[in-house]
Amino acid sequence: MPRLAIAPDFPRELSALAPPARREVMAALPALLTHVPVPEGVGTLRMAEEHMAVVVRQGDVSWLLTLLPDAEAEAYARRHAFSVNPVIGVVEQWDAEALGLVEHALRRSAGHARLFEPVSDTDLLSLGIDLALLPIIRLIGNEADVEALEPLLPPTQYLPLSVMARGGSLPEAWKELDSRRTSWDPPEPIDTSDLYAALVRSPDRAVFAATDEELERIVTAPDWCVFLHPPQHRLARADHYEHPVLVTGGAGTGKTLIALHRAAHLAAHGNGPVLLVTFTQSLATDLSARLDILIEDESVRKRIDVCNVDRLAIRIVADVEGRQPALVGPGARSLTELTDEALRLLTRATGDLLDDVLSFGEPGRKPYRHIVVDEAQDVSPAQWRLLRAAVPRAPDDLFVVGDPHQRITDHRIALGAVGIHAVQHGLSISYRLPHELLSFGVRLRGGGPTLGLVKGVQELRGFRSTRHGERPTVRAYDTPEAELAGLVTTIESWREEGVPSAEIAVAARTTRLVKAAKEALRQARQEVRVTTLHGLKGLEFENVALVGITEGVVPEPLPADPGDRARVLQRERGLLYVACTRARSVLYVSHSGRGSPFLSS
Ligand SMILES: Nc1ncnc2c1ncn2[C@@H]1O[C@H](COP(=O)(O)OP(=O)(O)OP(=O)(O)O)[C@@H](O)[C@H]1O
Repeated sequence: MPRLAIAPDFPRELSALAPPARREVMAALPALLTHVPVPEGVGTLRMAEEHMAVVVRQGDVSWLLTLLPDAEAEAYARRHAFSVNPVIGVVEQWDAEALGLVEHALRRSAGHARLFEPVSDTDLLSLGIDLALLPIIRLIGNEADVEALEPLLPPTQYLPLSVMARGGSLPEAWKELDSRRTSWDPPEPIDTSDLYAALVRSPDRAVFAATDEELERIVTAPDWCVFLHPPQHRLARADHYEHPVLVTGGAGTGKTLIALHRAAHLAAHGNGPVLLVTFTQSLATDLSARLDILIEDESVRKRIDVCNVDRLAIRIVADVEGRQPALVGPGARSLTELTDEALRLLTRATGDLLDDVLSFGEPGRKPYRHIVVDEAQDVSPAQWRLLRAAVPRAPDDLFVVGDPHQRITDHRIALGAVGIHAVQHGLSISYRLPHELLSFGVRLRGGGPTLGLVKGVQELRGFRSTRHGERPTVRAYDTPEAELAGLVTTIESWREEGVPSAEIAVAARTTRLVKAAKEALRQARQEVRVTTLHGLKGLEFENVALVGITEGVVPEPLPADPGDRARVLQRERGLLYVACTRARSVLYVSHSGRGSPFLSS
């Protein structure tokens, strides 16, 4: 039986085909589970009248790389080279023809300094550099050459080189490479001729299908459901963790995605009910919808509750008291009181309490066996105590993701202080933000340290992007009216360029400004989401417009007390950073009169 693997480009190209060609490909796919009629090596395979798959075959292993019109497929198969990284064993692919042209250009600049001259071949090879790429790497003159090669090199070839180009040491470069390993196991000897093992180690490049159902799932589900980057795979699919886990990383590094996959993994392979908890109920609704897409098996999906911590507290109290606690009117309790009450109930819980909630979950009577927390930086100390009490102290109890730089509340907490002794793991690559938006956001946030979630501070250092895009636009207007007119023109131009309205968000700091922007857009018949900066938390869009980023509005007026002042400044800076990092492609920021001081920092 062939072992069939699919690369992410294949479903991407398939979904872009016209329906008749798509149907033809879908009909042809299942036969490949039993027979893949291509010779050894890189070749093409007809899938529809005018489309061919590019396939790499080694023995009984076939890897469907992409799906292209005939001529392009032939050219793709001719141009690309493949190998296995000798240090971490992942599969690598590059456009040998394009690299050949670059090599030619670099050769013409012969006589210039060569950046990696002081590094021996042995050292370069110890970083997994492919022998075939060594000649071009020897020609590199400076850091800019390395950056220019990024789109052409496999990430596992580029990453260690970029560390050294920036002055990093050999061990630092090796560490960067090692961070791309898929497994926690100690490094194993790599057989570079074993394509199957390499594909298994490359969950972002290949996923195997053994049945029709698996095949259909791979080619039809959104790619975030199927293809995980190695660090995401390592964190989300680990068999089990002895201690609580804390995953931190900047905006768009995939924390939420990891939380979703971890919750799904625990529901399928864990020891009891799972809670996925986040900051607001609207984010919880979003997570719940994404879990519905991620998990096909209804009985597995049912093992996961999704809510925010306030809702959890309300549910626990309601279960014991037999009715919903009042939040307004006579006898009303605040959310803080309800959180404390829920904690009290959980810590004195006995078998006859919370029967339907508490009756499962071993060891001990706890509502949940596993809790996954998203947006952890904004959870309050009382809420952490509640979460700690809602799950037994056992392996895989708490899996927490967050970013202290995106904190928009005043809570400052080290998890150890509430009895959560977490092992921290960092993520450094933003998959959402192009380089230009990421550096704008980091500059605006101030890359300096902030209090982390474990003891000590956390820095934004080493946070990077893998692609380039447009620089953000910052526009100054004389009056608020002119600013609103500018907003309308901007949104109209985005819509004319074909950006779907669901992929556009407009936000402002105050509800008054939100209302004004809504009204201006309504009059122009532009139906896009308009919300507060807070309302953007955790979301993402193709294009984002922030209006009223004006002195006196952002930050909000500061209190007189120096301590309070510093706290508000931090919080407001975090808020603007969150808002600016929601765009995948285009960010537009405007103000009337003087701009927010954060914009010039
Ligand atoms: N393996 C992947 N496959 C497809 N898309 C991915 C993958 N990993 C990350 N992304 C994309 O990167 C973007 C950021 O992911 P996610 O929202 O999980 O990041 P985050 O760290 O939670 O962001 P933030 O903290 O800014 O809210 C999303 O669009 C997500 O789909």
